Amino acid sequence: MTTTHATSRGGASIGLKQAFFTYPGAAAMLFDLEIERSDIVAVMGPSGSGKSTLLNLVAGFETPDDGRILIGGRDVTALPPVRRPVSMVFQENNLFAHLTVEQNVGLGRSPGLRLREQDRTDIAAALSRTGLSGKENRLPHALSGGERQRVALARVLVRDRPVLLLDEPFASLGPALRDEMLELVKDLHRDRAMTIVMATHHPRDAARLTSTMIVVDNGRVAGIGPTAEFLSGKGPEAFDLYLGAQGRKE
Ligand SMILES: Nc1ncnc2c1ncn2[C@@H]1O[C@H](COP(=O)(O)OP(=O)(O)OP(=O)(O)O)[C@@H](O)[C@H]1O
Repeated sequence: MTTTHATSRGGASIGLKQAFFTYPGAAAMLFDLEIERSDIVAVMGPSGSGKSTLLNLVAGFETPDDGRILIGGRDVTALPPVRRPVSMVFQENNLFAHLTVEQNVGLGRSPGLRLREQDRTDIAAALSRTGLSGKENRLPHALSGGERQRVALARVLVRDRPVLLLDEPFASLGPALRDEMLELVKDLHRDRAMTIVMATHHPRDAARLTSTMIVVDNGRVAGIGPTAEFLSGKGPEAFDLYLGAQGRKE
C-alpha cells in the first residue's frame, strides 16, 4: 500500500438543491444555489441571516429537513462532516488546546495522529508554507491570534480537500493581519485551486479575496453575482441596505 498522499489540484462544485432548514422555534431557511468548482465566493448579509447555517449545511454540521447537498456532483446530504470532501475554519477555537502546533496540523491527516514519514514531511511543508517553522512544539495558548489561524490553514493544507469553508476566519484580527491572511488564502488557492466559500461582514475582505458574492437575507439567497459589481452598487437591494445599515464597515 502506498503511503504517499497525493495533492489534489482543483476544487469541487457545490450545490444546494431546495435545501430547507429550520432551527427549533425559528423561521424556515431555504437555500437553492450553485457554486462553480474552484470559484472563490463571499457570503455576506445581516447578522442572523443564515450565513453560518449555509456553510454548516455544506460541511454537514447541519442536515437539511428537505432537499439535497451536492459536492462535485455527488449527493453528500446523508454524509457526516468527516466523510465530506470539505475543510472548515471558524473565527476561533479551531485548535485543541492540549496539542502542539504540529499535532494540531497532523490531525488534518490522521484523527488518531498515526503519522507516517510522508505525513510528517507534508506537515513540515505546510508549517513552512504558513510561516510556522520553528513553532512546531508550541501549544496554542503560546501563539498570537494570527498564528493560531495559520495553524488552522496549515491543517487545511495537509487535509487537502477540494472545498474550503471559512466562517469569518479573520474577524478578530486587525486589518493589516487580515490582509496578510487573505493573501495566504489566495496563495493556497493559486496552488490547489480548491473551491473557497467565506462568510464575512467586511466588504474590503470580500473585494480582496473573492470573485463571486452570495447575498443572504432572511434565510434566502437575495442575489449571487460578481463581487466587484455588487460592491459597486449593482447588487440586490438587500445588499445595499445591509451595507448602509452597518455603515459600510471596512
Ligand atoms: N443552534 C441554534 N439554535 C437555534 N437557532 C439558531 C442556532 N444557530 C443559529 N440560530 C439562528 O438561526 C439564524 C441564522 O443564524 P446564522 O448563525 O446562520 O446567521 P449568520 O448570518 O451567520 O449570523 P452572524 O453574521 O451573526 O454570524 C439566526 O436567527 C440564529 O439566531
